[in-house]
Amino acid sequence: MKDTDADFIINKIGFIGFGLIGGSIARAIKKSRPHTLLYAYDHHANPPSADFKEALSDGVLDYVTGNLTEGFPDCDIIFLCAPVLANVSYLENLKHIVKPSCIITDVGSVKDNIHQAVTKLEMEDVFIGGHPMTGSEKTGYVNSYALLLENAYYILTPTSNTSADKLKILLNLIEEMGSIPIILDPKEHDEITAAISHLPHIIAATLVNLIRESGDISKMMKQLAAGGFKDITRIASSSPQMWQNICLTNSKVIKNILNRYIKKLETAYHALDEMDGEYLYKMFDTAGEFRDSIPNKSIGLINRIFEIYVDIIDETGAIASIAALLAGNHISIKNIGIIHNREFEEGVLRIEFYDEESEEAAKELLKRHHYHIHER
Ligand SMILES: NC(=O)C1=CN([C@@H]2O[C@H](COP(=O)(O)OP(=O)(O)OC[C@H]3O[C@@H](n4cnc5c(N)ncnc54)[C@H](O)[C@@H]3O)[C@@H](O)[C@H]2O)C=CC1
Ligand SMILES: O=C(O)C(=O)Cc1ccc(O)cc1
Repeated sequence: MKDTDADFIINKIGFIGFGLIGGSIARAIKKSRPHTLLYAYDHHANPPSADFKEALSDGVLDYVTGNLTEGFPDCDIIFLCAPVLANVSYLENLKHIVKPSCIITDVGSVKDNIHQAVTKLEMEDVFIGGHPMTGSEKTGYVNSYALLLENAYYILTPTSNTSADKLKILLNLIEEMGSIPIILDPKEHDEITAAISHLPHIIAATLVNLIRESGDISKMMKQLAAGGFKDITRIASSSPQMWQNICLTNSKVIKNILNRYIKKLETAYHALDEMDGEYLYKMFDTAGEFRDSIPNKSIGLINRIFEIYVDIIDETGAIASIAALLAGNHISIKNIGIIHNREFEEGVLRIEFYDEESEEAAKELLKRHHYHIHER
């Protein structure tokens, strides 16, 4: 534990909303501050959900309550980790409960909406907006893990009344989790995330629905859609409630960027109509060049997947040998399975890891053991 003011002050932290992100933050905090008490509010307290029972037995949470007046009044920090509209709905209640020194922060993917509510409720001195730029299409405490926050950018959006002390406490805590804090204005945040996260989620969902609704041929399309199509539409498997809430709260900004995107599609349509080979070539060429210049190493808003593809011989125990080799070298596997598609005619083993370090270590190790890795 680092010797900072923040260590001294933070005795108790509360969570409202305890799924993938709340659970991952709690796990990271419990790791670096085992003595800080972690409380969570269960909005379905009767009967308590399995996730909360598991978090208590894991030792990640110390207390779960169905009543915000229990434990939350003396929380030093409260994380709002529910879908964005639900987060906003708790502010008014919390205003009458929390102590003045409390920091209420959220993890929501939209920032202007909650800041507007905070201003209306005159809660600018207790609230600091937050958004960890990491996550996945998975939901729930069961999929949470402390490393999710590691090396991820974590945006903070202080208000005009945020004190330097409160900001420092939250910055320290975020750094302790292994994240990299960045301070942004809420509107600026929403512009950026609309383009690089909200629009891509809409594109992925509509593209998948296009295939789903393609009549008789959609069955065959589905069968052949492994590989590239599945890669670029992974995020279509994200939580529908979470994305509905994001779209409803950032609709104006998303509409602007969606409009620009529709124009791009129309131009592509026109180029096809006109058989404009020069335009089509340039479209793919400029996009490829720009995409290749996006850094590979850092974690972005849409998560990089740390995966490798390894040729294996089709015999019993082939997967087990690789799994044992990795485990024996302390490399944790997130997911493992055989892929059959046109790209890999013979069938290939796909192994997914939690971080880049494990991916690189696994590549080295398997190459040393004469496995063939597909460079992609
Ligand atoms: N999933 C992701 O990759 C990321 C999500 N976020 C933001 O984090 C927040 C949480 O998302 P996840 O943890 O991914 O979702 P999740 O679905 O895993 O967890 C959300 C939790 O909130 C609870 N919840 C729903 N309505 C509630 C209510 N009215 N009161 C209290 N709890 C309620 C659910 O039971 C669930 O346990 C969202 O605001 C989202 O925009 C931010 C960064 C990444
Ligand atoms: O699955 C992915 O890669 C994501 O896009 C995760 C994600 C979802 C919402 C956010 O606000 C930030 C990150």
